[in-house]
Amino acid sequence: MRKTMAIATTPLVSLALPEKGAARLATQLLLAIVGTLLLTLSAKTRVLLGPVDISMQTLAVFLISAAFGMRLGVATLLLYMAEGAIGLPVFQGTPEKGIGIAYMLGSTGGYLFGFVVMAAIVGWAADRGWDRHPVKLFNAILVAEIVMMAMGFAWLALLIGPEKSWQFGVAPFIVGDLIKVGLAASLVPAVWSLLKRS
Ligand SMILES: O=C(O)CCCC[C@@H]1SC[C@@H]2NC(=O)N[C@@H]21
Repeated sequence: MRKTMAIATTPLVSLALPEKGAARLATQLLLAIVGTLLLTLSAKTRVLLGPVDISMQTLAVFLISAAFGMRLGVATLLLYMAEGAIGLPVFQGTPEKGIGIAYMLGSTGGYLFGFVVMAAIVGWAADRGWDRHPVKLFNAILVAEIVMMAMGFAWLALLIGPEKSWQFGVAPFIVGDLIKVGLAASLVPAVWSLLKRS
């Protein structure tokens, strides 16, 4: 019965969560920690370009927030930001380009804060069942990506000007990030389809 209700109204993670109490909280904490490890791994899976590199972080944020929903998705991203703020080398260019708050206010700061907003938008959509439908999920992730890129662009533009910000902070990522949007929008509904069949 619980499994049926979860499939009808809640994100993927609810299938693995105890219904209430300390066990639920402990499982959520564990998932958030695992989420930050995945985000770190995705940040280090990168192609060096310049002030901003290609990495798998956007795909990781899409998948985590679509699977976790808004509350746990945003909590995971905030934990990731807190880990970075205290100096752990969890971001793309840490520790070689700096650490902690100083790094977070550097060239990639806008994207980092954008990830939190992105998780809120994708998680919100997953909480409404959009994660079962590739087109609906694609639209939600695309909006989230555009908002995050706008934040990344705006912050970088303050540091190096709008032209260079577009040249180094947006243009090189358009195709790759669109592929990641499509990948996440296909993968999560595919998992739901498999679960419904089993
Ligand atoms: O310092 C960080 O850890 C954040 C890096 C942000 C990289 C941005 S996210 C959007 C765009 N797509 C990529 O693959 N890289 C940039």
